[in-house]
Amino acid sequence: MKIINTAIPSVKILEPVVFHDERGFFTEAFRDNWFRSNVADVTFVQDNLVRSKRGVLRGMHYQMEQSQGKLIKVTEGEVFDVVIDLRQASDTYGHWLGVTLSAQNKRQLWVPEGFAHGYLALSTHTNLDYRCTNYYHPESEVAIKWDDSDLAIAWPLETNQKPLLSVKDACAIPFQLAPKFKC
Ligand SMILES: Cc1cn([C@H]2C[C@H](O)[C@@H](COP(=O)(O)OP(=O)(O)O[C@H]3O[C@@H](C)C(=O)[C@@H](O)[C@H]3O)O2)c(=O)[nH]c1=O
Repeated sequence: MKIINTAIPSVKILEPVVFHDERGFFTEAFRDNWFRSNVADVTFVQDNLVRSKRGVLRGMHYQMEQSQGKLIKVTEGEVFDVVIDLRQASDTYGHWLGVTLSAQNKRQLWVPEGFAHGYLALSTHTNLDYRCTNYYHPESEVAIKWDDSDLAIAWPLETNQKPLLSVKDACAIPFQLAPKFKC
């Protein structure tokens, strides 16, 4: 597995080695001991599988309690995956980062605790799966507006394209009003 650094030092792109033969391909998508030694010494406790249509935008989400580190990958289609650094003590506080994850490039994105996360589905059928370091805690969940003007996330939308949002995301709050993490 290759580690690619990003503009936010604790956020990493992982690129697995893929073995192709006449049957198809084989790849080790996750190895606990390698991940703990090379990326982050965490334990994953929940795996989520999500199907989205083209134009679905989920985000920007986080939990104030039971903050979740997330390891994200796409097994069908393509997404533009975005994180926002909400750690007030961080040099990159308030910065966002976008990465294309696809079934083709097999890239995974490691997002530690203290970030908001969201993505735009770019394919007709998109399957994304991610493992989390903490359990779902809807009571402390926060959604920041995907199109917050202070953040100005450059979503790869067509001119006049409106993303398909959940009710929760359509009512999300501005970045300025969102609770942040102290460290
Ligand atoms: C996130 C989650 C949802 N659910 C349920 C609640 C609801 O009925 C249904 C759909 O939930 P949501 O609308 O919150 O799903 P979604 O908008 O996909 O929420 C997710 O968005 C991405 C961007 C993230 O980073 C995740 O942490 C999570 O917030 O699934 C669970 O049972 N467990 C979970 O861990």
